[in-house]
Amino acid sequence: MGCMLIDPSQKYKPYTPLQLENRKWPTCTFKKAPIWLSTDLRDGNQALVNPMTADQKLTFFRLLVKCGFKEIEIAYPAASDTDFSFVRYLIENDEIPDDVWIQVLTPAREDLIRRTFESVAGAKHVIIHMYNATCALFREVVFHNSTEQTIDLAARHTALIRDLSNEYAASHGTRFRYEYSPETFSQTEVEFSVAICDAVKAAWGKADIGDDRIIFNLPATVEIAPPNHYADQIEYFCTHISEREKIVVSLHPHNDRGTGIAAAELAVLAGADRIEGCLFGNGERTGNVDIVNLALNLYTQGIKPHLDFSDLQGIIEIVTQCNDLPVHPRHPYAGELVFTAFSGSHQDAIKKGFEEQKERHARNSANSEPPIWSMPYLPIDPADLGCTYEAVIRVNSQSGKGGIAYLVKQHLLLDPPRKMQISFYQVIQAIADREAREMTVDDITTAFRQTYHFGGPKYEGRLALKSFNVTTEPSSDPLDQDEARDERRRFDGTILVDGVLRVIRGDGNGPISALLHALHTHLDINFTVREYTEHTIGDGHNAKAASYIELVAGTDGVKDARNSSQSWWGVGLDSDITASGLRAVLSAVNGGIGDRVLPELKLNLGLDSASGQADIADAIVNSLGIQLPRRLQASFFEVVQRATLKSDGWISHDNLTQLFKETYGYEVQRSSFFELLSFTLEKSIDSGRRKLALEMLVNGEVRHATGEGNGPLSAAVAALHSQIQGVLTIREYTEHAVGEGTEVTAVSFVELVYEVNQAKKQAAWGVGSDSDITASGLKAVLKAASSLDIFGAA
Ligand SMILES: CC(=O)SCCNC(=O)CCNC(=O)[C@H](O)C(C)(C)COP(=O)(O)OP(=O)(O)OC[C@H]1O[C@@H](n2cnc3c(N)ncnc32)[C@H](O)[C@@H]1OP(=O)(O)O
Ligand SMILES: CC(C)C(=O)C(=O)O
Repeated sequence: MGCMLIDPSQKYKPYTPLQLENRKWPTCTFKKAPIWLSTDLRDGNQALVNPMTADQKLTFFRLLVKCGFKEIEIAYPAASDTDFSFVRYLIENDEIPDDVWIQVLTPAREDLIRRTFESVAGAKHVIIHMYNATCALFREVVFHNSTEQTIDLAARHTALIRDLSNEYAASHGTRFRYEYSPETFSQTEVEFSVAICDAVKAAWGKADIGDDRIIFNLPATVEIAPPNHYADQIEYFCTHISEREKIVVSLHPHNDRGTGIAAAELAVLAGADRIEGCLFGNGERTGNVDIVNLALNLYTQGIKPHLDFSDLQGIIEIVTQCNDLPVHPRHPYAGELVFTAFSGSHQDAIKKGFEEQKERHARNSANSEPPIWSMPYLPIDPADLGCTYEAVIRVNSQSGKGGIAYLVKQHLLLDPPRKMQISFYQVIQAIADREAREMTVDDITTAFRQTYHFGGPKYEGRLALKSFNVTTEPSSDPLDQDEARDERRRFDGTILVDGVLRVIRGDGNGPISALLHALHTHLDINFTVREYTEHTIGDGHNAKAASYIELVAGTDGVKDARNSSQSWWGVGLDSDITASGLRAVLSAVNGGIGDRVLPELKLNLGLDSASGQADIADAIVNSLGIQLPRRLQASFFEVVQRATLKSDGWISHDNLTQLFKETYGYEVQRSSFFELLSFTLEKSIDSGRRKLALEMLVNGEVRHATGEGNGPLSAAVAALHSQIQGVLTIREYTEHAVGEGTEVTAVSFVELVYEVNQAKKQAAWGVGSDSDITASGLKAVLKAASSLDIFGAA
């Protein structure tokens, strides 16, 4: 347990502000990026628990080059063999691009300076960086030096560096620049900093303009004052140092007060040209200033930073592997959570922002204007840094409808109306509260699918649309006989109800009210529409209609129903707009009926009650001796339902048998559209394929057709293709024998699918019988084809 003082002034002294007349920096603005120097491999590295290995330093160096750094402090070569060898490795293995200056640090000690020069022998471009601390505390406590001795230490060793650089330039052709750091600059009397730098410049004797400028690096070795004070010091230095044009004023801020970024930015406004720092702010104690942060601050002001952080995630991975230090989740620009909005009002604003920006950018593009980024809560486009928008909006119990709707739109392409968003938000809220955790995109989309039974058979509810037909009928209302006569719609459809296919029929002003009427009539499900909207998704051939419907319980007084507090939303998606709306109705109905028991199918065979699919199939076995394949049973069951709609589900055994024969062309005297007269079948010796020559009646006219296939039926389909447009395929074929001995006949069941011009597929069954099994199969094919709406057959 510490002991914080009641009066800290008894222990800590405030900084002494500079009396700077007419300071200019407060009104300056950013114009261009400073020169960047990465000191990750020196200041960053020296502050690690485990300094980087040679391999890690190499990986990091390559990363810095890739990011675009042109000045990189690679080592303190005299510190260790690892650092020395690393410098040698880069030089000897040609790792340093010609446009990159390497920088090496040395203290003002002759042996260490000489060793430093040995390390860089043969490099093309080198900045020798020498430092000695200059503030009173260091002069007195660490070096025991007067101000004169401190200046002498710096100037003497600068002269040595001048001589050695001349020598190495001559022997190795190296271009040298010189950087001097009055370490602890921000704690040093500013007049003394200027004096020592003037003395160093004189000792160097080679400072000139352009590339020959001497670099004075002015570190906030320890940040002990607010950033405005550092800016004052820099402005003072810039305006008092001699031959300013021959100097690069460099900053080296640390972050002890947490204001390293602010200090660097204000000091740039105050006249600095260059900044030394580390990626993500690694470095001694609280770290060096973060160059990623600084560069992206400029970028978001529209200023080119000359550093490339477009794969920020990849950079983070390398840096964290090398430094063994994590990047904080809330680190500016780089943290895992910085582009994430959990809270509802933020999400809502971002969602609206994206929508508005999309339209604005379309206008900008039309007017040849730049697509300026302007987004609530997001100062930078995450995509610029290689982040996806998915990460932007994340949902937990603090989130609202806007964020959830944003994710539904992103991932399911659906844009539900506001009231439905509110309704779905309550679903997610309940889950988030119950499970006390973040809701992932998967959680949200799955909840959406489950709630609205949306997204294919896996999410089907108790009721699902299988097929339908909507027809238009003139109004029977006698009052409706003028020219504005209303048309009525009839819905005829098959829906799956609790696993049983049921055929229902209803009438209404439109398809939706006709379906609701059918549901009311056949299933005692009574709902009324309160709201309906739709929008398209995609365009051209792939366009789909998304429909959203709100249903309320239907009562006799529709007005009351519309005011009902309880409602159920549904969504439908289909390439056909009518189907989309009908699906939306069933989606909402599924929510509305819950697990309420629905009336059983009213189908009575003979005098029995409640006949099902198996009873109907048994009746056909009894009357005709034939066993229907399973899918034909289901299909015929629908036919029976449709045929008995008017008789309230009642049908006699005889009528049932007749209905079967008529529907599938089985043992009927009447000719069907395609009728088999004769055929010949050959088997090719070479290919083993069958060649079929058909003589048939097509709509009463004798025609001949030939076809080839693997078997007689596929050959028959090929022969039919010469008579029709579109494509026929056999979906199912089975057969069995009826009778015994010489009386035996074959019964064949064929289901054909027909498709023309990518229009909706039709399917139909045909049943044929003959003592010859091939003839039986061919008859079944032609009967099935006769039931299809074949285009171009006549
Ligand atoms: C603020 C900064 O980040 S500055 C850079 C700091 N980085 C490092 O120190 C990492 C590399 N350093 C090292 O490996 C070692 O310190 C070495 C090899 C440079 C020197 O090691 P040693 O000779 O053992 O000295 P030591 O580490 O104890 O350094 C302190 C000595 O250097 C002197 N010294 C410190 N800084 C400087 C300087 N800039 N110029 C000249 N002498 C200096 C001190 O006064 C002290 O001298 P003394 O022994 O006469 O009292
Ligand atoms: C050597 C100097 C520039 C330094 O690292 C510091 O003062 O932090």
